[in-house]
Amino acid sequence: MTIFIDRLIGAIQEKNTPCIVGLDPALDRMPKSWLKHQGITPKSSIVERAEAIYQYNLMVLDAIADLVPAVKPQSAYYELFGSAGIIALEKTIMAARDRDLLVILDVKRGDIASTATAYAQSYLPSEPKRPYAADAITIVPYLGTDCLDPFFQEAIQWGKGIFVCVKTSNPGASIIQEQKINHRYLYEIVADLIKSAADQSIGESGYSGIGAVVGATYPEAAIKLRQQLPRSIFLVPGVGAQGGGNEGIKACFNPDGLGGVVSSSRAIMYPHLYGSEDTNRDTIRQAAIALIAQVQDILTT
Ligand SMILES: O=c1ccn([C@@H]2O[C@H](COP(=O)(O)O)[C@@H](O)[C@H]2O)c(=O)[nH]1
Repeated sequence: MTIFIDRLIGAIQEKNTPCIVGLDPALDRMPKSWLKHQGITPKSSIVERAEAIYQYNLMVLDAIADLVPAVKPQSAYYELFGSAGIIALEKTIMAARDRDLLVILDVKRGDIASTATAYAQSYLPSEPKRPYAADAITIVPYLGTDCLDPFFQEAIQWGKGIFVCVKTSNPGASIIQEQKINHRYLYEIVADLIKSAADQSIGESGYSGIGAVVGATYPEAAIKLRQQLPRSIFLVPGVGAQGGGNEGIKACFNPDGLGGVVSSSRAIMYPHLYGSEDTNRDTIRQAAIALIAQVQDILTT
């Protein structure tokens, strides 16, 4: 069995980019013309809306599948539609897999040990073909070590990945994550909790799938965390719509040009909201190509 981190690093090298595309399908961001074409009106049922978000994802997947190593569906956009949304998420995960894309499911789970194990088994099951099965998930760390360990154990046992929210991209994160305890930031203390599991699960690629979410919006934090967790893979959100800059992206990577995956959702999925005249398969592809070129430039200069 090739474990998640080695498949991810392999796919990054094969596609020659660490950029990934977030799948955050929101009907109110989709072009009106596209919704009309799908027959979506204010009277459409939940099932019809959920099917529309899946169809939109297919357009995005077809535009970007040969360009990037992975996609990151954000669970909230699917949960919004109840069971129909979960079916849309399952179908999206299967469609991504059919296109040889790795799937990082952004669900930000966290709970006491027994429940954490159940969450891990739900999203990272041993059977690779289960519809809801992702290759990696995001988790929140604030229930402490007995919350983190079951996720780590399940992920290591089945060759999956975990991204712990260490320094998130949002502006309000600082009020918690930059609290100082004994002269250290809370995010550094959270990173300590990851290190041992990361060090024990380094794959043939030299990296560990026990990783961290580190926003591109906080370059100074990223520099510290890169040093603290040199072998962990970082999931780097905050580019594109959130305005994270080149410095923040670069800081998440090692000198070997590896160590992170840079994720962008809205700026890729909805180019008409970010300066493009239209949103369609071609403009989505162009948006992904522009991000790939930007990141390539950052990592090679
Ligand atoms: O620190 C974090 C962790 C997760 N996210 C998620 O990533 C995407 C970002 O969307 P953009 O459109 O690229 O801004 C979204 O699903 C967030 O929930 C994050 O932004 N920051």
